Amino acid sequence: MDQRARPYRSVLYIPGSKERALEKAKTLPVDAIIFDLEDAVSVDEKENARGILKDALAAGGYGSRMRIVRINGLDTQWGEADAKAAAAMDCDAVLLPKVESAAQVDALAALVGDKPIWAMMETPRGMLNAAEIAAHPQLTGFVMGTNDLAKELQCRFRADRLPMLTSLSLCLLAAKAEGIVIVDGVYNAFKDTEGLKTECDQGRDMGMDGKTLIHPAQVDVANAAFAPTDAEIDLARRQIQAFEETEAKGEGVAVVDGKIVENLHVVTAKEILAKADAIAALEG
Ligand SMILES: CC(C)(COP(=O)(O)OP(=O)(O)OC[C@H]1O[C@@H](n2cnc3c(N)ncnc32)[C@H](O)[C@@H]1OP(=O)(O)O)[C@@H](O)C(=O)NCCC(=O)NCCSC(=O)C[C@H](O)C(=O)O
Ligand SMILES: [Mg+2]
Repeated sequence: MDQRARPYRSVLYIPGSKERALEKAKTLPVDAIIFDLEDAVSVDEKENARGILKDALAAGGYGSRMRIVRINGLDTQWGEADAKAAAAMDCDAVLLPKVESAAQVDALAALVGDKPIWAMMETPRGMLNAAEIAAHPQLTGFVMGTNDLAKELQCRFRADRLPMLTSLSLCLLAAKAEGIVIVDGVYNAFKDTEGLKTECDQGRDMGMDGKTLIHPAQVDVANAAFAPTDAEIDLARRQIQAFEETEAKGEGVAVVDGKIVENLHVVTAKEILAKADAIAALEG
């Protein structure tokens, strides 16, 4: 499936060393999985996790879920071996943490051949260089790393995420300018469904494609938040129909529910229907 056309509502992290979680993920209705070799894996488990993950991916069973492998940074003692191992794994993309420049993406590209590369956006310098990172020809997705970002910004976690909005917006601008995927950071309090829903809604309203998750209990909330609602689908259909009728009369502006509909709104309406179809195809 074309990477931009597929849904990314729920993107679940799984520690690469946790065999039980690797198995469990095969049963979860997630759109994508990040198999983690970085922060979720202890130093003692790093080498072991690489082998466990390679075998798990080779065994298959992840269906149409997109499989992304997060390696350790290339400035760490594990990064290069992770990258070479990930290049040979049965996965769809390699995710590089703490990316701060296009040159770092180049360095990874030299190790992983033509595998698509995703970037963790989670440092102040990364935010400032988001445009050049997004423009790298092998880069197809951004993942917001809001825990590292909060650490680096020395900001507080707030329900409205005010201290992070500039960073989120810079990455959104860069991602949208290049037409790559962008998924939001994790919500740490994995038992707090209401808080998660609020943060998902905020990310969706800003233009995020989906949310990264840390626990199976978060999946349904993200899937619902990032899917078009029945009302949105109904409105999109009516907008397209009304505009076609208006166009047939030689006019350029229709009115639906008291609001104007022009060609650009029809583009959005068609995107909503395409996303709904893609979700239905994935779930079907
Ligand atoms: C947070 C956890 C440590 C909780 O684990 P646990 O206590 O085992 O949870 P449960 O007992 O409730 O688990 C119930 C079942 O679900 C499975 N499970 C749990 N988590 C996952 C998962 N992530 N993927 C798949 N399956 C999972 C358990 O195995 C149980 O299964 P079963 O027994 O068969 O019923 C744990 O959830 C966890 O480790 N989560 C992932 C943490 C992680 O990946 N962190 C790194 C990413 S966050 C980050 O680094 C972001 C970024 O870089 C930044 O800077 O922000
Ligand atoms: Mg991080």
